[in-house]
Amino acid sequence: MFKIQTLNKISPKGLEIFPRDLYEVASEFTHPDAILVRSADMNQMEIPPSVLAIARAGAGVNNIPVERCTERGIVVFNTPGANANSVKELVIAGLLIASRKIIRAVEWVRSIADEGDRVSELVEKEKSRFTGPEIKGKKLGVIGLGSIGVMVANAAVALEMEVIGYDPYISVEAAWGLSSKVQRAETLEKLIREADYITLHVPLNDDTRGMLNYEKFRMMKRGVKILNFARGGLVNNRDILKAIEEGIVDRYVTDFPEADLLQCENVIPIPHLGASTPEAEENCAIMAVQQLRDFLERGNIRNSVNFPTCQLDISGDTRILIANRNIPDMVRQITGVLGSAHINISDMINKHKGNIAYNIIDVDGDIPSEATEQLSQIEGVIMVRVLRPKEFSPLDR
Ligand SMILES: NC(=O)C1=CN([C@@H]2O[C@H](COP(=O)(O)OP(=O)(O)OC[C@H]3O[C@@H](n4cnc5c(N)ncnc54)[C@H](O)[C@@H]3O)[C@@H](O)[C@H]2O)C=CC1
Ligand SMILES: O=C(O)C(=O)COP(=O)(O)O
Repeated sequence: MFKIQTLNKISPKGLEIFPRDLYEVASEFTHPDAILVRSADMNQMEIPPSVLAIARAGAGVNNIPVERCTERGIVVFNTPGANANSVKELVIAGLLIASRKIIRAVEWVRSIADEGDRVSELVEKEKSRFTGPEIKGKKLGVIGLGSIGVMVANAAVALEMEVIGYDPYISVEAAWGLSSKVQRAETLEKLIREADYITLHVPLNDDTRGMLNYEKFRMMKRGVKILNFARGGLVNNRDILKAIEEGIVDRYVTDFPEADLLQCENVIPIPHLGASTPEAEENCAIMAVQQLRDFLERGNIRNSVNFPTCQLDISGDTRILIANRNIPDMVRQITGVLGSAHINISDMINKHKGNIAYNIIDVDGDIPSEATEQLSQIEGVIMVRVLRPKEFSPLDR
């Protein structure tokens, strides 16, 4: 039985894909085989040695100690694009609430509940306090043109905004999906200087942490509105509060509120609702569970953030999975051990990503435990696992 530990609530639509005769799913396990997580912070967590994989039902993996996992041969998955539409829709709402004073206006209307018959009259008298501009014709700067950024950019084009995008690492697939009306910013500075609205859609990492700071705010148009549905750490809170005080930033809509932001009227805090739709929760859970099953039962890897994509149709009786450092002479040493043990390889694949390489080796017959032991002892080998895939039923059940 595989033991799957869940660190957050995961949609039952995903969990039900685990066959009951093969998997146990619970929030507490001493020796889980894999972990399913959403936003729970695992950075300080002691990850048990039994863990083979971690699946993030979502996009951002800054809550997972990815480097530490790689060193231990733990495969970390995410679910690219599975919650992108949900975030896109909230970003569009964010554009509108940053522009029209909807939230303040609603709060004010509630505050006159005791005025009885005068409510209608007061509404007409006071509504001019809450006017705000249309977004049509304004310029939106999209930083990061991945799954979410592309959808946001295209939706803004459909709303007749002018859109400028910045992403020096844009994928070919994302570029194909982007409206030809989106202008390309060669530099972040160009986007920042021109935009009336700026929306962030990049991952939080050492390169992007604090990417919007006072130096950048100083370059922006006065009255710019900033939307952050990516991660709090991308914006320097102290600097944006200063930029608001100086009238540079008019509104900051953030899905990642922190205490220091909450006293400021121009900050619109949302409790991390970007991916909180039933559709996104289901899509992410289903994708995460399918990827975990394919890895645990077959050793195949899809959508890992730290391991290469590596898939092989089953051709032998036994499947050996090996993760090793991406250094010379590994394949010779691995096949050497199998050759010496008179084990016939029926098929194999070797792929790498950065410093890590991953091998799927299908062999005829069994593999003696001494050979497995010898494989583990090759210098540079991080993980060895042996599977008998034909014992598992088809993955689509
Ligand atoms: N508010 C919420 O609930 C959610 C927030 N997110 C956040 O949004 C982020 C983006 O999500 P996706 O679009 O699905 O990810 P993605 O991986 O499809 O796109 C990220 C894009 O950022 C680009 N990028 C990376 N570094 C950059 C840099 N320095 N400057 C400009 N572009 C850069 C990449 O090339 C890529 O195209 C996630 O990493 C996560 O932090 C994602 C889903 C839900
Ligand atoms: O997918 C992401 O990166 C998100 O931020 C969504 O987080 P959540 O799964 O809603 O806790």
